[in-house]
Amino acid sequence: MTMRSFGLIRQCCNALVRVPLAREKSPVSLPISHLSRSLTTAAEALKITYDEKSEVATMHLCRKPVNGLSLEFITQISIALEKLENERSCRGVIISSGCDNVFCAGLDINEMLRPTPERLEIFWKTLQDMWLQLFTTRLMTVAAITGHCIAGGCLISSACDHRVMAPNFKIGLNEVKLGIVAPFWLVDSVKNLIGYRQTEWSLMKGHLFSSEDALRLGLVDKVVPQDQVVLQAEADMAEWLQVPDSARHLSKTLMRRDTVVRFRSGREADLKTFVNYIPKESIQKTLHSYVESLKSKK
Ligand SMILES: CCCCCCCCCC/C=C\CC(=O)SCCNC(=O)CCNC(=O)[C@H](O)C(C)(C)COP(=O)(O)OP(=O)(O)OC[C@H]1O[C@@H](n2cnc3c(N)ncnc32)[C@H](O)[C@@H]1OP(=O)(O)O
Repeated sequence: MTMRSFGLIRQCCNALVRVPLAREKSPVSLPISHLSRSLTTAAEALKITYDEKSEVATMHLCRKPVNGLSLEFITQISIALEKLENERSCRGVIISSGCDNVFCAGLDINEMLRPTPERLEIFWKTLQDMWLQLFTTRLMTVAAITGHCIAGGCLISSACDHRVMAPNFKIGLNEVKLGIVAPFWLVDSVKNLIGYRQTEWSLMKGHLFSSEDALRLGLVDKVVPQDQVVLQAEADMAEWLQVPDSARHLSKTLMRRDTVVRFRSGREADLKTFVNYIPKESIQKTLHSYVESLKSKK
C-alpha cells in the first residue's frame, strides 16, 4: 500500500493563528486567551494519511482524551477537508478516532463555559462551516466509529455518507441534558437518517442510542467488532467508489439540497441564537453542573 501523509495539510494544521479558512468568509484573528484544555497538542490532534492506490485519505482525530471539538480542532478539520477537497486525486475520506473508546464526545464544553463573545461567535461560525463542508463535499465520506459518538460527534458522523460503528457504544444528540438545544441543521441531518419521530423523541429526551439500536434505526449502516471497524470502513469505501464520483455526488446534492437551503437561510439567526443564549447565567449554571458531574463520576 502506498501511503503518504499530506505535508501541506500538516503544515497548515500546525499553524493555527489565523482562522477560519473555510468558504463563505474571510480569515479572522483568533483570540487565543481561552485555549481549551487538551492532552494533545494541535499538531498531534489531527493526522491525515493518503493512500494513493485507493485514492482515499484517512482523517484520524486524536485530540485526547475524547476528541472534544474546540475551535482550534474544528479549524484544523475544516482546513484539512478543504485541502483534501482540492486534491484532485483524492476521492474519499475515512474519519476515524485515535481516542480509546470514543469517536468524538462532541463540542469541547470548555468553549461554552464563560466564553468571550468574540471567540464564541468565531467558534459557532467555524462549526457551521465545517459541517457544511462535510455535508456537501464531493468526497465520499465514511465515519469509522470505534467508540462513543455524542452530540457534536454525531454532527460529524451524520454529515458523512456512510457509517460503520463498533458494538456497545452510544450515539445521538444529548444536548438537552446540558440544558442546550441542538441546532436545526444538525437535527435535520439526523432526521434525514432516522425520521421525524425517532429524532423528536430522542432529541427531547437527550437519549443516546446503543450501537445496535442505531443500526436498526439507520443512524449507522453497519456494526462490526471494534478491531474491524476501520477495515470494514475501508472495504465499504472501496465498494462505494465503484459508483462514478460525479453521479454519486450529484445524487447526494439532490438529496441534501433542502437541508442546505434551510441552513443557508437560517445560519445567521442560528448564530445569533447561539451567542445570545450560551452566556446566559442559567445556561452557564447547567453547563457547569454537567462538567462537574462528568468529573465526579470517577
Ligand atoms: C433555543 C436555544 C438554542 C441554543 C443554542 C445552543 C446550541 C448548542 C450546541 C449543540 C451542539 C452540540 C453540543 C455538544 O456537543 S455538547 C457536548 C456533549 N457531549 C457529552 O455530553 C459527552 C460528555 N462525555 C461523556 O459522556 C464521556 O466523557 C464519554 C464520551 C462517554 C467518555 O467517557 P470516559 O469515561 O471514557 O471518559 P471521561 O472520564 O468521562 O472523560 C475524560 C475527560 O474528558 C472530559 N470530557 C468529556 N467530554 C467532554 C466534552 N464534550 N468537552 C470537554 N471535556 C470533556 C471529562 O470531563 C474528563 O475530564 P477530566 O479527565 O476529568 O479532566
